[in-house]
Amino acid sequence: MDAKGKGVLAGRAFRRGEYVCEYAGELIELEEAHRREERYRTEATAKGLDEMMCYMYFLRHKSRTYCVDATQTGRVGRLINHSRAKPNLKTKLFVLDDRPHLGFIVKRDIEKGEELLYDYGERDPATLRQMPWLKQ
Ligand SMILES: C[S@@+](CC[C@H](N)C(=O)[O-])C[C@H]1O[C@@H](n2cnc3c(N)ncnc32)[C@H](O)[C@@H]1O
Repeated sequence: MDAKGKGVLAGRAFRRGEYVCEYAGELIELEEAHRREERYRTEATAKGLDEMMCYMYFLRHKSRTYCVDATQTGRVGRLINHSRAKPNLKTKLFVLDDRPHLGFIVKRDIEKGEELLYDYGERDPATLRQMPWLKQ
């Protein structure tokens, strides 16, 4: 899928409000997430890669920050790409057994074959300068 790498296409039509899938991974505390980010960065550098390939989603739950680390999973949610201008999914926090989970909900009707996209929500100017694709 061109410069974006892998992505996810809708295997069928979806209606607004439908649940699509979970951003599934391991729920970890912020401190552990920072340790892993460092490790993933070191591993990428050792392999001569410009960008580390890790799949981490940070979320707030009960006044604490957590991370869903999907790096070591093969689950599809982690492969959904970003669009700020035309997202067709939005994330929703679900709490099951007192543990937060991230689900993707259809924001507008989706046709079969359309790429699934959601807004990664990054607004920090320095990050946007570094990764201009987050502005689109
Ligand atoms: C959660 S992953 C999505 C799956 C990823 N495309 C892959 O091949 O594994 C996020 C990464 O995908 C790429 N990406 C996602 N959306 C993009 C976009 N709209 N334009 C360019 N790259 C994008 C960036 O490299 C980003 O760090």
